[in-house]
Amino acid sequence: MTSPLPLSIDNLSFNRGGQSVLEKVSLRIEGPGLYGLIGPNGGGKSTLLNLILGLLNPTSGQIRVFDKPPAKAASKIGFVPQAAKFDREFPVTLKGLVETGLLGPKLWSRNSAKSKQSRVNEALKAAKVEPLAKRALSALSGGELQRGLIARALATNPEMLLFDEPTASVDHSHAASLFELMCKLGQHRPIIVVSHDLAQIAAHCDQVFCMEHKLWEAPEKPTAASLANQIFGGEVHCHRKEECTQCHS
Ligand SMILES: Nc1ncnc2c1ncn2[C@@H]1O[C@H](COP(=O)(O)OP(=O)(O)OP(=O)(O)O)[C@@H](O)[C@H]1O
Repeated sequence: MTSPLPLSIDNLSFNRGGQSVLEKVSLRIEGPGLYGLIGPNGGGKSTLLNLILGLLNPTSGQIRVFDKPPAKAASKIGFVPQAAKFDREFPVTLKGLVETGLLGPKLWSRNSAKSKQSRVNEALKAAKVEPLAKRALSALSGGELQRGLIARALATNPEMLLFDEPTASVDHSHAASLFELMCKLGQHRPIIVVSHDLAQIAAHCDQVFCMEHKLWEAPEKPTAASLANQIFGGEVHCHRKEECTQCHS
């Protein structure tokens, strides 16, 4: 028996308030790897993640996740939100945060307390935040919290992972190490990462998709400049202060 496709999207359209957000999107993810999803602000990337998670319903077309409707496959997907959007004042330790990853009713009842603890410890180790387990969230850097959120998603041992802008609040060296971690995790399961970090996307992804209401695939072996050219129609360009129209108006 062949194993079900992790993700199959056919002719998916999504309208919101009479406006077309996604138009006839088709996409197939056939196995493990790191898949980049890039595009301009408002292009529909987060909307697509929400549709894959079953939090929104398509206006037309079809999504299958491991050959099931998204809502029925939710326990197979791990979602990693942006650390920058997470309330760091929430009074809990990093380990407590990771434990919340197991709170789904089915997962909670299916596992003994011992196996839950070993899942949490393995997830902390895989995301390389074991030494920070007892730290309060308020005492973590943005990069450390982002790894904690990865550990939380890993606690359920998901068959697919979705990341929403994981490097939005981290410096270049942390961004590189987060992408390296995603590459490693992507050896065992498909990972879809939404990101505006075109340099990291070009350096690490097996396949890149560009989303601006419609979806198209970037050519193989893209560079940050070729991706910027594709989505914004211009080269990546470092402005000099003398070129700022506001400074010299
Ligand atoms: N809850 C909402 N209610 C109304 N409109 C929304 C809502 N969420 C998103 N939109 C609109 O849907 C469109 C697509 O938004 P989406 O967040 O999917 O884009 P995105 O590509 O993820 O953008 P960004 O890169 O800025 O995060 C935008 O026009 C946005 O304003």
